[in-house]
Amino acid sequence: MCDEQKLEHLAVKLFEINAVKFGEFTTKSGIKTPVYFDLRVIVSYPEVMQLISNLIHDFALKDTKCDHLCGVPYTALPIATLLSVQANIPMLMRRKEAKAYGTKKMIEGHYKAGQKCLIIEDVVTSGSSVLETVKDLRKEGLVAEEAVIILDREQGGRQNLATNDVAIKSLFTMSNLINILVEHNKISAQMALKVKNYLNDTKAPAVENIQDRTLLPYEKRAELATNSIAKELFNIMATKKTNLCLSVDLTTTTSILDLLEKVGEHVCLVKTHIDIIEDFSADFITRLKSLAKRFNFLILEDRKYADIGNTVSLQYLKGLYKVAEWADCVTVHSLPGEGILKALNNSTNGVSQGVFLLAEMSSEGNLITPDYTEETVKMALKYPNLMCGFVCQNKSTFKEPGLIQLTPGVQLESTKDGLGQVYNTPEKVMLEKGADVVVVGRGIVAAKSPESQALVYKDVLWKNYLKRVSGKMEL
Ligand SMILES: O=c1ccn([C@@H]2O[C@H](COP(=O)(O)O)[C@@H](O)[C@H]2O)c(=O)[nH]1
Repeated sequence: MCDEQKLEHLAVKLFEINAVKFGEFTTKSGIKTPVYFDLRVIVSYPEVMQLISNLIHDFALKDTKCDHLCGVPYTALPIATLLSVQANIPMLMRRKEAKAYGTKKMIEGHYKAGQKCLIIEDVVTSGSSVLETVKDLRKEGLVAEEAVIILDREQGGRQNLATNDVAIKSLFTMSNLINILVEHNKISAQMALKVKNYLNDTKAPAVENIQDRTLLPYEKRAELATNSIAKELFNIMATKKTNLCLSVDLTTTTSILDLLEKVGEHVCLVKTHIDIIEDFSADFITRLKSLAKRFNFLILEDRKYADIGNTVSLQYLKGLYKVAEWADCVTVHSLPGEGILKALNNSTNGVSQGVFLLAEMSSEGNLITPDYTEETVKMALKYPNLMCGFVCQNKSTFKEPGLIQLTPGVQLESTKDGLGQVYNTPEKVMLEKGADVVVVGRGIVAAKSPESQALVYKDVLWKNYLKRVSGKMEL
């Protein structure tokens, strides 16, 4: 039998075993329907299971490269199992509920972040069941962008999934299943018309958009980072349980070093403006690096380079400060064009270094436009080994989970500073604006007790990070 005949045979079989029924039904999404697909019955018909598995194998797996298969629980599980054995592709199992004890993990099986998982599902109406599985797979850092479905009810699921970057292939659409059943005299032309009218009139509701890097925990994002400094920073955050970056905007070396002695344990990143220091010396750098090692934080020089590539390369490598010798990462404007990134990419001398590109600024009236931000992100994505992430203010600025959103302009109250700086609260930047690492300067540096204030910021930021990754946000 050719594939088309096999499909027709399957359609008829599904009708005969009552897996496709006609009458008055209500779907999981609450929609009334004259046709209902109940694939749970196929476990009683091994030859039908085999037929489905063969068809999916030939139709979808031939030109799909994936590391794992995952059936949407429960109906698609036996099909996914058969396919896994037939195609020799390891399977993953998604739990419906997390275990009450132990790891609480939702995905069972052996996998690594970054691996590709193909989803198998029986029927798609709104796409919400596939999406629940996609969400849990993506939380583990797995790439879940394709699903194979037995029947697409053509009620909006395909579109809902596409908006979440999931493409589906289906053995049948409802229309072609109905046509086959009419041709084989299984249903009347009148019933077929009723179903077609119903399909035209009834669309499933839109589903939530889960394309959200901020739902992934930092340790998973570390595995997805392509720049080694970003990877290290994600891991430091996960281990130290802090995403606080202290901006040490002080002008003497002793004030900076004294402050870091007190707050080093609470921060993941220390941000410097090296050119505001009045008594800069090589010894300061030695002591700064030693604190970074002792307290396990990284150093970001917020130089905001903005010249032609050749000049930036010299500014980075040479001069009084020799930034390349001590800063783990630097900030860079995209304004001069790609040459600035090419220059920095060639200036690292094999040492791990990273760049945060300014895609947005916190200051009132800044001249950055949405187009500039979009082009900045496009430019950055060409340099995956160099890019740590973006200095930006919004979750929608970029979606890559391996990159870091560094957000300045944060204080405990939403205020302004009189010179254009605009502050948002820790809750707002973490839960609404998508910050990963949060920069606080004067909120800590100018406090009566910077040490206790750093702890306050660290705790409120971490509490909100946990809230967003656990999915329990009350927005
Ligand atoms: O858009 C930007 C980019 C960088 N910064 C820098 O962050 C700190 C913020 O200090 P506060 O005292 O917390 O205002 C400062 O070093 C800026 O140069 C920014 O504020 N906005």
